[in-house]
Amino acid sequence: MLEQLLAGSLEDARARRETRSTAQVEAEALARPTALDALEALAPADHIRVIAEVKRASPSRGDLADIPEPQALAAQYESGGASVVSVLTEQRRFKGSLDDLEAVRKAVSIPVLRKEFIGEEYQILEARAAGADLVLLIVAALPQQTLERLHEFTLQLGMTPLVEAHTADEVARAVDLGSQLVGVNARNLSTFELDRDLFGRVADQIPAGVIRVAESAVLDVADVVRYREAGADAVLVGEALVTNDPIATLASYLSV
Ligand SMILES: O=C(O)c1ccccc1NCC(=O)[C@H](O)[C@H](O)COP(=O)(O)O
Repeated sequence: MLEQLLAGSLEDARARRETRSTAQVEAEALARPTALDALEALAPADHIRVIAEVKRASPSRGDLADIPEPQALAAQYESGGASVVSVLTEQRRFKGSLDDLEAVRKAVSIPVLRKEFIGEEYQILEARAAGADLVLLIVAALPQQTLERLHEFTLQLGMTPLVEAHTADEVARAVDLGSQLVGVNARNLSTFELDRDLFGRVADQIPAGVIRVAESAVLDVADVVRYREAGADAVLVGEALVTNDPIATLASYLSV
């Protein structure tokens, strides 16, 4: 499944490149104001940080919410205290787009993450050109050399890579990379199975000073408490925020 998702995202990127060349997107990316400092926004605090996701649908859960105005939802996330907004731009299974990302960028002043299956530089340039401050790099989807190359490319653009792992070995690869922002996804992206205890088992592998993000499987405040007690600096939450009142839900998380 992860291979299929990456292949689909790359195919869509290649189709867009037919009408928007790399040089053109690069020029737009470089013309953008400097990216916002995501590491500062997610720095450890006396409450857990929240990366709030704009997520219409997913392969594991089908349709979640229509979200006709992603910018309005993102503005609610910001006023509710989220530290970063994540925008799923994958179009085939998540029903997202770069237009969503651009609309969100215009509506909020906190950092914005492009959540996509990224395998080449063009997609990172697109992210910056649309105003993203962070991109997701999934360890399981990339050979280490490619991961290193894309990590470096992201940093050169002044952006922050969120390096996502799902096993102890993948966490080790993220740490080897020198990543300052490591996400541990409870969801196996190939089988969709959720391993709620994974974060607690691998958190100690992430060195002090590196920001630890627990991703997926937050359905209520008890899940946030569990991640916090296991050492998470931040949680990345999609479904629970798009299917409930985002402001009240965020308030309950931020009390942890
Ligand atoms: O959400 C899925 O079904 C999914 C399937 C395959 C690859 C990625 C997938 N989701 C991306 C994410 O990592 C989540 O959107 C994110 O962590 C938020 O998860 P949740 O709070 O459980 O919606």
